[in-house]
Amino acid sequence: MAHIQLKNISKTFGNHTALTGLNLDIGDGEFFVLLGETGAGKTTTLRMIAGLEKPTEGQVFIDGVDVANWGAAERDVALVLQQYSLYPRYTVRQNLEFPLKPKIRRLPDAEIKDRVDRAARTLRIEHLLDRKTDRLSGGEMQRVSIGRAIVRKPRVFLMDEPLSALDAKLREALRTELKNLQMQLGATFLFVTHDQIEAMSMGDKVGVLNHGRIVQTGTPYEIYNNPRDTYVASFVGSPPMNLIDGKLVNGRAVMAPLNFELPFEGRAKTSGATDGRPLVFGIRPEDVYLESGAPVEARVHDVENHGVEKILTLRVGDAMLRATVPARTDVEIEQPVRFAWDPDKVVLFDKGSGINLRHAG
Ligand SMILES: Nc1ncnc2c1ncn2[C@@H]1O[C@H](COP(=O)(O)OP(=O)(O)OP(=O)(O)O)[C@@H](O)[C@H]1O
Repeated sequence: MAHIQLKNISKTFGNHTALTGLNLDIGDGEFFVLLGETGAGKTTTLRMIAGLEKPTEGQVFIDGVDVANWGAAERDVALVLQQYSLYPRYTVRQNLEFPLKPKIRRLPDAEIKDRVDRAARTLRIEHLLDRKTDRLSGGEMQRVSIGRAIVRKPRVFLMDEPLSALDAKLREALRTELKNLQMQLGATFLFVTHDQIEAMSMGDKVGVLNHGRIVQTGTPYEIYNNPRDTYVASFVGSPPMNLIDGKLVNGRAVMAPLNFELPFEGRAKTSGATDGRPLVFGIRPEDVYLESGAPVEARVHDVENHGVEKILTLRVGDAMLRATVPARTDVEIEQPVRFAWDPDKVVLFDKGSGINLRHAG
């Protein structure tokens, strides 16, 4: 187990900046998910912790020790990748044994057998131990890759999109299994993904990375309910948060096209109540509901049936917003409906910077 800290890390490749002023604190035994779109800098961050890449600036600490001069082998971390790094002509057992048979410091045979058997039991691949790895399914191969990490008993597991090559159903099953595995091992996991559902369902903590900067770190609950800016608000959540322009008028946040207003007081960290200040209202689709006596009328622009619920796109003048409603809601396209939302759930952002006003005035 290990506590990982990244302090003020920057990384440039030639004249391209991949990471800027990155700070991360990953607690001992925590399941931390780094979430970001393609090119955000997730793999670069992992490789820096693994010792495969040197930061241009800043420091990496493992258990309080600056590991700048430690090679990858000394760091005692295991990396699991999206591509299964298995030896195809060998059996599963041989693949699991390899990491335990380095030329120097080879473990005793009995210890190797014990570790391999335990890992196979944990991952439920005992029945595959004698099979060649080129005759496994994708899910089985990924289990073996994870097994190759487990047998080493590393201090840290670094996982780079290990589930993205699998089909949706298997991905869902392995999400739960990985989470259980982490709890069982009590190990520190840093899991990288571009999939917000994966991040929210697995992480004790989630760090959102955008263009090489950490935008927000928090529990999935904090990230979802109190996004730091409009980027996080629209990246996390499916469908994403509705973002609608408004402005400050006489101490009230006013959304003109939807004829809605709220007192500004108490919704921002500092008052900053300059009249006319442009704002963005954020409302989660599940906080919007249809109600016959509600003040605003809209047309149903689109209906998506998702089984347990429907996602409606509502049109009011030029503004569109999404509403997640129970599946039994009987509506048709172009039907007029009236809707409302829970004012307590509204999040206000500064239009210029995109920052949530609860985080910064
Ligand atoms: N060795 C390298 N040389 C030059 N540029 C690089 C190198 N490695 C990464 N980059 C660039 O740094 C940025 C971050 O890359 P990185 O692979 O860390 O992103 P990522 O978030 O893991 O993306 P993906 O989800 O697509 O794997 C990208 O713009 C990438 O092109």
